[in-house]
Amino acid sequence: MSAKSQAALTLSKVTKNFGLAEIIRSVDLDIPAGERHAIIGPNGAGKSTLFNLISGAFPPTSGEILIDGQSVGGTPPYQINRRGLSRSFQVTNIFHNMSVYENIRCATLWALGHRYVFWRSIAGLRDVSARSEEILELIGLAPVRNSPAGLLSYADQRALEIGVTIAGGAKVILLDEPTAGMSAHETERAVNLIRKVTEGRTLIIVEHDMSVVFGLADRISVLVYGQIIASGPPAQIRADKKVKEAYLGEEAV
Ligand SMILES: Nc1ncnc2c1ncn2[C@@H]1O[C@H](COP(=O)(O)OP(=O)(O)OP(=O)(O)O)[C@@H](O)[C@H]1O
Repeated sequence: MSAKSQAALTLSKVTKNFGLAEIIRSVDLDIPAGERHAIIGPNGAGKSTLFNLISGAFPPTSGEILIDGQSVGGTPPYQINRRGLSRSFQVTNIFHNMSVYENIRCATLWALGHRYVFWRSIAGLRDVSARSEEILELIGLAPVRNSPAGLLSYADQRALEIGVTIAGGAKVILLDEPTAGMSAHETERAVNLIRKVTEGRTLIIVEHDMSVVFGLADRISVLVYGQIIASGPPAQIRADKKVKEAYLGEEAV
């Protein structure tokens, strides 16, 4: 590794306005490859907007977003996905009438599809099948592979969603509130799954559950009114006076 390894994701003076409202205000963020990074902040701070900017759903008003050192400003989401960034959504984004296996296979086909001309490539189809099986095992849904996704429990649907998100082998994974609406037991299972599937990748997670954030993240950034007021390892964020005042509250930390 070089002395200064390149960030997997860089935001440089990123701003987003909706009309006259400045929602994201000059955000700078450097996330090294392999880091698990959480973005926290009060309701309406701009976390989802930041995700939408990173994944290409909205173009920034100004500033620059780089994946692996290459600018992706104004690039549509599917091309950002091809550059190795994949995101999940707050609401599950799976095909309910398709089986668990078909959901994973579909995501894998999309991801690997650009490397092969499928109808001519046996090797391509073998790759897709092998990769789909691997993901199914990894997310622990092999026993329910033939069930329609719509019949799974909510927690299993979220696990499937994570499987779909990582199916393409993206190096940067964005997860938007992956444990929202889960019981304590389901949350623990989800955290273990996230830890496992993001091993060796870069994770950026937006999450309200502080046990998830502090248990999972190598570093945390705190967004308040569209600005990052603190960024650092969990212990540093826990001790940060500004963070306590602005967001977490004395008892929460
Ligand atoms: N497309 C849009 N047009 C106009 N305003 C928007 C749009 N999207 C978000 N906003 C505004 O931007 C602000 C930040 O919203 P955002 O959803 O990014 O916050 P958040 O931190 O994700 O909140 P939460 O924790 O409640 O999900 C809010 O005031 C919201 O009303």
